[in-house]
Formats: sequence, C-alpha cells, structure tokens
Amino acid sequence: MTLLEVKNIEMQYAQRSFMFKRGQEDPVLQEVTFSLQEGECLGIVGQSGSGKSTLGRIILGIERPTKGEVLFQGINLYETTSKHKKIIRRDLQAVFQNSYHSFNPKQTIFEIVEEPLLNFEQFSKTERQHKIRELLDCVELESTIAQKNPSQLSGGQQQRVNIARALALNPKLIVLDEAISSLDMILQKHIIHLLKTLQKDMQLAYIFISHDLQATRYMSDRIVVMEHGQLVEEIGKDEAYKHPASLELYNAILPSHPRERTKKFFR
Ligand SMILES: Nc1ncnc2c1ncn2[C@@H]1O[C@H](COP(=O)(O)OP(=O)(O)OP(=O)(O)O)[C@@H](O)[C@H]1O
Repeated sequence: MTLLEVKNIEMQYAQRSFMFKRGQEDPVLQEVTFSLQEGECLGIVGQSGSGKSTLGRIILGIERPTKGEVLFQGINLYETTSKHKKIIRRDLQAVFQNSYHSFNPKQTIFEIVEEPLLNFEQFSKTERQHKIRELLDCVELESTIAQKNPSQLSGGQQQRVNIARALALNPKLIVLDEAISSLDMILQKHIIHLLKTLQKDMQLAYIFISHDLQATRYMSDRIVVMEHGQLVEEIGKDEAYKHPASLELYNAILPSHPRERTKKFFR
C-alpha cells in the first residue's frame, strides 16, 4: 500500500538581502514527484546542494513547499486538521546527521527517550520504564546508559539513542538524513545492519538520504538521484546508474585499495 506521495513539489526561497529589493532565488526543488510503499526503503542521493535535505524537511512537514503536495497515508501534510497532525507526528519520524545537537544536553538518556511517550502515550511510569528498556535493547544499548547525559556517550551510542527515540511511537516512516555520515566506517556498518533489522521486524519504511552510494545501495529497494533540485533518475536495487549526474557520483567513489586510487580520482 502507498504510504507517501510526493507530487510536483517546487521550493523557492525568498532572497535575503539588505542591499537589493527582495526577490526570489532560483527554485531549490522543481517538479519532484515520487511515491513510497509501506515497508519500503527509498534512497535519495545527489551532490551537495542538490536539494536532498530540503526535500527531507518538506516530507517531514517542517518546511512548506512553494508548490505541490505531500500526502502521507492519503492526508495532505500541509492542509490538515490538528487531529490528523498528531497522527502524522507519531507515524513520521526523523533521524538527522548530528545527533548531539538534537538532544537537550541536560536531559538523561532516559528522559530523552521518554519524551515522545509522555507526549503521545497514556503510559504509567512503570510502563514507560519497561518501554524505554525495550527500546534501548532494540538499538543494542545497555540499560545502564539510561542515567547518563548525551555528552557521556560516543557518537555511535548517541545515534542509537536517536534511533530509539524515533522508534518510541512505532512509526510507519523514518526519514534518515545523513544519519550515518558522521560515524566511522565500522559504526556505519553496525548502524546500517541495525536499521535493516529494525525495518524488517517493525515493517518500517525509510527515506534514506545520503552522499554514500554504497550504503544507499545496500539499504534501499529503489534509489532516486537528484541534480539541481530535480529527480533525474530512478533505479531499482540491482539496476545500474545511467544518467550523467549519477555516473559522476558513482565515479567519485574511491576504490577500496589505495593502489587502485589512480590520479584520475583526484583531478
Ligand atoms: N533556508 C534556506 N534558505 C535559502 N536557501 C536554502 C535554505 N535551505 C537550503 N537552501 C539552499 O537550497 C539548496 C539545496 O540545499 P540542501 O541542503 O537541500 O541540499 P543537499 O543536497 O541536502 O546538500 P548537502 O548534501 O550538502 O546537505 C542549496 O543551494 C541551499 O543553499
């Protein structure tokens, strides 16, 4: 079943200038259209500045597009009642690149993961404690971590806390915007495996926004490539990239062995 429909999205920011008359910037997104099925992972790749994060924020309901619509479970995100907004806020979650900035540094990990439960569920304190233990276990964190502050955790542990918080309300879709980019290669691998397992166990859908073509290929059922705010190619998991913009990204991947990294990669 279709979970998300993104239709003809255009995004144009107003020019910010003290010197000149305020006008319009060139569109950051143009005619962006795609859909996502329940339980599916769609990868979004593209060069820096191609509009990936802007699109992610529009899908999350954080930024209103200039044109077009986003339907989540058939409900238009930008023209909805407060009752529907609350449902959407439960079912649609996000994990961003820099997890530390999304925490209140004074809160304990327990309080961070508890927050969505307090806001959306009618759980007793014991039920919340149980649920938080379960969520930390789900992301392979020891429950002793619950009394620590974010600054006492490693980057990988912080990102697991972020994932636990995103999972707290059993969402249908998580937008992962460069969610593994700040981690070292080994941690990236662990988190990717974890995300895959959670996706299967919880029938989650993901939008996986990344610069990393290999991680995106591993995670996604389908991949769309963005260039200058437009979707220029859509491929299946095992299909080869064809569009010049996709091939440029693909050719920028460093070979795994330094001997194979010839000068052409640094031109
Ligand atoms: N709030 C804003 N106001 C004005 N322009 C913006 C705003 N947010 C993003 N942009 C512009 O939109 C374009 C796309 O930015 P965006 O961050 O979506 O790209 P991206 O593909 O996610 O890049 P990166 O991979 O580097 O994060 C950029 O030119 C950026 O300067």
